[in-house]
Amino acid sequence: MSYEREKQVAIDAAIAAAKLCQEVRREIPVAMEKIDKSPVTVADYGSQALICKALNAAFPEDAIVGEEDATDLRSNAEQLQKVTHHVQSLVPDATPEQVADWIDCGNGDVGGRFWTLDPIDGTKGFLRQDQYAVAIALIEDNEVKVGVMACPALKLESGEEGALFVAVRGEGATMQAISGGTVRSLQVVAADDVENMRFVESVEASHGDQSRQNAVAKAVGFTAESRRMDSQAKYGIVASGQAALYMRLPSPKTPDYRENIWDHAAGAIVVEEAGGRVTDMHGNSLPFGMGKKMVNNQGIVVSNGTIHDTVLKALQDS
Ligand SMILES: Nc1ncnc2c1ncn2[C@@H]1O[C@H](COP(=O)(O)O)[C@@H](OP(=O)(O)O)[C@H]1O
Ligand SMILES: [Mg+2]
Ligand SMILES: [Mg+2]
Ligand SMILES: [Mg+2]
Repeated sequence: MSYEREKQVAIDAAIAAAKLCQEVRREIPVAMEKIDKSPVTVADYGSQALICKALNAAFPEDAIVGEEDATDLRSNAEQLQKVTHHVQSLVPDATPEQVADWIDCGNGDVGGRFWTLDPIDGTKGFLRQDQYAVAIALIEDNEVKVGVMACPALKLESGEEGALFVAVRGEGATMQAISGGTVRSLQVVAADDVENMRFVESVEASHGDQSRQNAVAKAVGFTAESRRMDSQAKYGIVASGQAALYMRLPSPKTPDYRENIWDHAAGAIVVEEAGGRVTDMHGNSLPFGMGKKMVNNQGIVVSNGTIHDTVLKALQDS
């Protein structure tokens, strides 16, 4: 089956959401706190509103599973007004009630075919003026079929800021500037490309196990320091051959943490379609259609493919 329309709707939604996020970012965003103490901003809410509105209009039958919901916003008129103000730069006649309803379109359930979205992945990076990603993925029969990832703060080779990664199952992965222009097809690091045998990991030490990640990298023969970067932009770095490995091992401080599907779905298909491999730390494939959290999986290993088994082995021994 062709996913041409799904791909185009997701691209347009991601670009609109990225515009809203960049507008908020220029004004130095402030964080609100969610029940789990993690940060959220008006841009996370605005981005989810725009994406859900677009997906729901184009594919009314499809469920949407998004990270955010509007419960807190509905009881905070001032913040809801701020979110609405930003949404209005792209949808001029949007009302606060509509904005809250669009956000809550993301409260759908995982099923046979559904969308998952992370309106801002790497909110902590966004707040630091570092990297973040707007991530949208279509899941069908447990597998990601389409993935679109906008990384508005990521520099391209040309020096321009703002990268858009797109992948469709069986059709390869591409990268282009968010502003448009040449579409480049992506290829992971080749086995003999010693210079790019680097690895990426999170900036946030609490989102992984940096000491174990570094020990494993050393064991597989990496000599360069890791590149630390927020968000699923790390998948983009592996897909575009700028690093051969991304490791995300369970933090010893949060051993019961389980990964959310929206934190990985879009990035994973981009890397796979660029020729790479994505598994949990035990080598199992990631079950994107079973639930919002991947309860039976821990740790994420993303590689160019050729080094994957060596990394899994080194992990077992570590
Ligand atoms: N203890 C933990 N271990 C692993 N990931 C965590 C975590 N606590 C939060 N996260 C996730 O880490 C994501 C950011 O990833 P990264 O560290 O690669 O930038 C967050 O996404 P959001 O920013 O969308 O909430 C959040 O879902
Ligand atoms: Mg979050
Ligand atoms: Mg996220
Ligand atoms: Mg998020």
